[in-house]
Amino acid sequence: MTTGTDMNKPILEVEHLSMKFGGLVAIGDLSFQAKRGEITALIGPNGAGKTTVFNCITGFYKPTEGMIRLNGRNGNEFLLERMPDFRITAKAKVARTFQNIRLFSGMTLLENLLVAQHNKLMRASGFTLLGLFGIGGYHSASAQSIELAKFWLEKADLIDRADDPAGDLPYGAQRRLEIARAMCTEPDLLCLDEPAAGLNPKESLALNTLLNDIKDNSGTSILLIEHDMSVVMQISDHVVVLEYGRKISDGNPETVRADPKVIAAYLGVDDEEVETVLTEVGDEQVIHELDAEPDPEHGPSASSSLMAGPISDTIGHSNGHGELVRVTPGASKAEQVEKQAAKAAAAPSAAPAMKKAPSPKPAAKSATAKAAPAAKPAAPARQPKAASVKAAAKPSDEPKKLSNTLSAPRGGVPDQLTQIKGIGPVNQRKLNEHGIFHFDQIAAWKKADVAAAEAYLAFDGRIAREDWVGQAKTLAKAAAKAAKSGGRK
Ligand SMILES: Nc1ncnc2c1ncn2[C@@H]1O[C@H](COP(=O)(O)OP(=O)(O)OP(=O)(O)O)[C@@H](O)[C@H]1O
Repeated sequence: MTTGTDMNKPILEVEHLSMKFGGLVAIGDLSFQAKRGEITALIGPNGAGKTTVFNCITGFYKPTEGMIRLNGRNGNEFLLERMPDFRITAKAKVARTFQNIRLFSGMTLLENLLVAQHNKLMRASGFTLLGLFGIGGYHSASAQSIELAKFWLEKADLIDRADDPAGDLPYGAQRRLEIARAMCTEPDLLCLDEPAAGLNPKESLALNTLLNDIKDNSGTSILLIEHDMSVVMQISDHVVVLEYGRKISDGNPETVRADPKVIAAYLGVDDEEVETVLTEVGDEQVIHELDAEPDPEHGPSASSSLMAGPISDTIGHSNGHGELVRVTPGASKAEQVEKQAAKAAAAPSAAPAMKKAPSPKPAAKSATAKAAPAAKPAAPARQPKAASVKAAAKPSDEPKKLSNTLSAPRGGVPDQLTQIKGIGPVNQRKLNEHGIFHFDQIAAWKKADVAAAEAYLAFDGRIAREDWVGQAKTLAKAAAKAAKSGGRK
């Protein structure tokens, strides 16, 4: 630890951070900074590595490579990657909340906030029984802790419920209580993992108010992971976008939301997220960017990712050659695959040319207005494209068909495929439409099946990277075991 007094230094500096899990590179050579006194948002599609970054910052994971420097409020400098997690909280003053609420639900709100100050109180007691009985500064520390707890209960608009059990609070209020509890540790950096998840619009608004208050009045800087784009765009000063563990964009919300790389990354996920991005943050400027000719400045660039191909990348297609995929007008992943399949179908070696399905307007193009959410443009536009990929790819030699489809789920009950990390409800529906209903079907996929599914879902390399097959094997085993023990009873 060194000391200095430069308050202009960023609160957090992440340099060349990499985190590998066996062969999987969850974060590859990531560098970014979070400025003091600002709200920095870390966004990206599912599996992009956001939580892993948080886990590295808060000491839950030790990064494989790289440096994480926290420049504390009082001039202290900490290299977090070298510190155990409890010291990161106590010394470096980094607090965090989790995706899943972790309150002491049987304790009152006030008690939850006092427990958070346990370290301070124990120090004041001198770690002795006498201290607890009032010798030394315990009493005044205890009174201060109660005052601090009350202060944050007020800020979180929860003071009226101070004596109620935390478990009795509505969901949105529990989220604010978690943040209040974290603030009772008087952190320099507050890391929030999806604080708006599951909140209704009113609760979202209350959360925004609390976070802005923290930013403006407490001196605590905030780093948050968030999927709710409206929250991100409303309260963030700075947004860092990850895709497959690498940074694809970094800047203020306006810059990031107009960055075609960001749009493309979200287009590669699923229809719901595309729709969210295009309707909540999309505007004429975004549409214009996507309509423009490829721009070498904003378009695809070479990536140093250890894990994922850059957005401009070579992907295999039917004749075995790679072809450069560019972020061009309406270039969703689905559209890229469709174009390649159409090309393959038109090649002279192909069987009698299949009629290409009428190409619908690019999803991004049809999602023109914030004010027209009822149009739900992205989903219907993408659906026929995926179908046309299937149809157009048929005549080629490349196996584009899943080998183990079913016409209906066995026993009429499909498995909940969303248990596989990386499969959301939209992709579950698409898989079901394609005859995949059970974990054991995915567990049995060979390379060709994975390629076919990736083409169908327009997920370039993601199924392998997220190891859906491995995850499905584990889930299939558990399901078989459960069925067996159920049968024995
Ligand atoms: N402990 C772990 N062991 C193995 N792989 C892991 C581990 N933690 C994360 N991963 C993998 O690292 C990648 C990034 O995961 P991470 O949870 O950080 O993504 P994320 O962006 O937070 O996703 P989400 O938005 O779904 O929470 C994923 O492929 C995930 O499966």
